[in-house]
Amino acid sequence: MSEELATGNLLEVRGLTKIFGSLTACDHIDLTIARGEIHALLGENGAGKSTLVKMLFGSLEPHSGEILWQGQPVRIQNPGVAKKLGIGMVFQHFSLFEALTAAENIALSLDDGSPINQIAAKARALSYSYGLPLDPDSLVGDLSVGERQRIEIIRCLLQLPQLIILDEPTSVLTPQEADKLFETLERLRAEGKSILYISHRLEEVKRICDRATVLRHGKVVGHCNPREETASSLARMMVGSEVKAVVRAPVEGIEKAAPLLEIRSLTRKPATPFSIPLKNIGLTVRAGEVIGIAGVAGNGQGEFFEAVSGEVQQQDAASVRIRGKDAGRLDITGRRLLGAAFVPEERLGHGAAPRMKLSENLLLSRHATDGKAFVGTGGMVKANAVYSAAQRIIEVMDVRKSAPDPEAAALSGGNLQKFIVGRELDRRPAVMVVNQPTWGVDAGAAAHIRQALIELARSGSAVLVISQDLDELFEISDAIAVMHNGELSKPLPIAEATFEKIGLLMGGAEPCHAEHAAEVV
Ligand SMILES: Nc1ncnc2c1ncn2[C@@H]1O[C@H](COP(=O)(O)OP(=O)(O)OP(=O)(O)O)[C@@H](O)[C@H]1O
Repeated sequence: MSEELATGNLLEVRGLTKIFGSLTACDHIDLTIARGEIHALLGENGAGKSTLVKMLFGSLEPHSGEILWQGQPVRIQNPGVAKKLGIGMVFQHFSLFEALTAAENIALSLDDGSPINQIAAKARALSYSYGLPLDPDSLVGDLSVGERQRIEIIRCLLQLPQLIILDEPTSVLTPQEADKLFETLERLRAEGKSILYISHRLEEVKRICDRATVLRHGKVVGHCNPREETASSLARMMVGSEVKAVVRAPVEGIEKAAPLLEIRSLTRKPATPFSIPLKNIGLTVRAGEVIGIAGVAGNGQGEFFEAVSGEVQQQDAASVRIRGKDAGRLDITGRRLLGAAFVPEERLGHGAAPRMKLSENLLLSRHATDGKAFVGTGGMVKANAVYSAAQRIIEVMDVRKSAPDPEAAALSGGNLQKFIVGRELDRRPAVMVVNQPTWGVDAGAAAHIRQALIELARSGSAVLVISQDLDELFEISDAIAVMHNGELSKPLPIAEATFEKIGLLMGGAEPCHAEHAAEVV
């Protein structure tokens, strides 16, 4: 009898180890995945989850250890070998060409010479049959992160894998999109496929996963049935201690506080046929408060962030005002110089240059605002000052890494996010605008970032958070506005907001139908 028949395991990993420099990212990992199970891989940021699955997918070579596929030892030297075996993967950071269509991107990875229209038709049919509708002719550059992920998932499914590895698939999805994905995963499980599922969202792990393996500092520290655990017992297993709850004291008399960020009649024509026009957006964020913006992905949040941050400038200078000054025509540096800080949704490539060290990334984003601290006479960079500032951020945000000043790309996703948010918080900006602050961040670090944003506001700054995570928005916001189809509702004070009201606005209900969305601010 083959070992697979004897054990029922599709995949078995024995003593798998990966070393980066002085860091053992995966330390003698043992793991089994049965056919037809959804197996969660849990662990705090930097625990070694991505490293482990990259070895299973052939993107990283193990230092030592053994992988058995259907009972047979295998060497997975590259992703091509993994795909041939029947292992598919959807990465945390997407690998799509923005200037190509969804179908062209899929064709590149299938590499089987099929005509593009045939691939497009297949992708469309598969996407609809799995409840993840996709327009294969759309340009990737025009799509939201959630829509891009859908391409990755369909591309993976087209290769008919037996094992599908999903690295934090829901961190960029709306609750509705996530529900759809869960239905898809349950269907795949019913078809006998196995899924290795990495997520920091413990409620969803409890909901869909059959078993879980927990990693800490590169080692397996436990296995469990997530359904028999609570979200906090899972978090404790991952982090090794209790996760602190976020505290948000109510603010008093906010209407008298200084308006630090004002957005007036902000209108933007669609830059491409696929982007969302912004329609007459008005919003005031005052000193001391956190305003949250909820919304289904692709309703203009990206376009709004670009317009507010200065990545795209407006004709009307008064459409964005920062600390009382017209900023609509200023670029991102001009707006930073007025005291604003911005954290974009995408951390690699946008929030940080992957091949630059953390200290270089710090200099890149803050050389203008912190010129005195970081640049000396004659334009000489004060390397020591930049290095110590980077180290300070690393320490405050508890960024885990394998070298003192690594390249951004060498950090785990969550740790890079902690660094980017920390880099902006460190300036104590008067206005902070963050798009998806805790995407891919573990429970402990997410609580840390959320608390830091609240404290920044309470110390007198205006904080605007765009997030698809409604729990997060309810935890940190003093008021929540909803972006739908390029329009922004009036912010609803948190005392009056409910999931139902916000959900209705997200679905496009008129504010008066979503229960008098309140005359506030
Ligand atoms: N290419 C690399 N070079 C050097 N160190 C690396 C590299 N890739 C990962 N590491 C380090 O290995 C450790 C494990 O990282 P990994 O990405 O596997 O963590 P993770 O559990 O997936 O975290 P997250 O939840 O944040 O995605 C981290 O300390 C990271 O800095």
